Amino acid sequence: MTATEQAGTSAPTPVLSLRGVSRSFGAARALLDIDLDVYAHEVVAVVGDTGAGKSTLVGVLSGAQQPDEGQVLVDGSPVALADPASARSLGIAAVFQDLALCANLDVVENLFLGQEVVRGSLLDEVAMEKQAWNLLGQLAARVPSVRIPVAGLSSAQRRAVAIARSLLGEPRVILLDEPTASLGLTQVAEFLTLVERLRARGHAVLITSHSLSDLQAVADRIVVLRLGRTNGEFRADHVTYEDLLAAVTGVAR
Ligand SMILES: Nc1ncnc2c1ncn2[C@@H]1O[C@H](COP(=O)(O)OP(=O)(O)OP(=O)(O)O)[C@@H](O)[C@H]1O
Repeated sequence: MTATEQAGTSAPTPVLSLRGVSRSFGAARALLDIDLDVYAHEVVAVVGDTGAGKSTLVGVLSGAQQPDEGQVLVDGSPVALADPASARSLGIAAVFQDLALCANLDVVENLFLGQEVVRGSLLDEVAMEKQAWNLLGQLAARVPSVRIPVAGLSSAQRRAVAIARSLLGEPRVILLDEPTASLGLTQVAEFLTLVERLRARGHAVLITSHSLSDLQAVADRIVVLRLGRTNGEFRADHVTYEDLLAAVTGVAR
């Protein structure tokens, strides 16, 4: 039971929050006084131009980077994300642009690398294959076989494998950094279906993107970063492309 439920109120507690987070690199202010909330069953898109602070934000939320000021909260309580392992242990998984897959290994080997299922002293290949198909099926991801090297898969299929791998630890929050950057139009559509599946599974999903239009179809909320600051927060079904563009570029409408 969360603290909020114990207090007898019905307002949900965000799974993941930032309060007053700042992070600089020398004179470059990558993030400045950022507040952010992400709830279960919600997709939040963080959009912004080059250098807006999106990667730094994912770095802080995933434990890869530490804020200079401010707090990260999980279920409303401050946490220290000293490294990615601490973030993962708190239920925060991140999938970065490079996907970190081994091209020569097959789908099952990539999914279970370092977390193989064993039976006695042997790998339980049948159980791993079954779980691989199950996870990919839950994401509506179509791959010809789970026994082909990931080098033979499309960009969208490889991304689905990387996301499926992140689900093995049953994370509550999934961070996707620029997931649509290398995808064609059809593949973006497949990816959006996958994100809908993540939301339906109850995950809190945060996606960063340069593209204003890709994520509007699937996001519940859109947060705009500009020069390290929050420059607008919108309900995706209420905002126009022009309003988003104005917030991204800082040009008044
Ligand atoms: N390791 C670093 N060293 C120095 N400056 C950095 C570093 N990482 C980020 N920055 C600076 O912080 C600011 C925010 O960068 P960040 O990469 O977070 O933005 P972004 O929105 O992800 O941009 P892009 O879309 O180009 O990846 C930029 O001014 C960038 O130059």
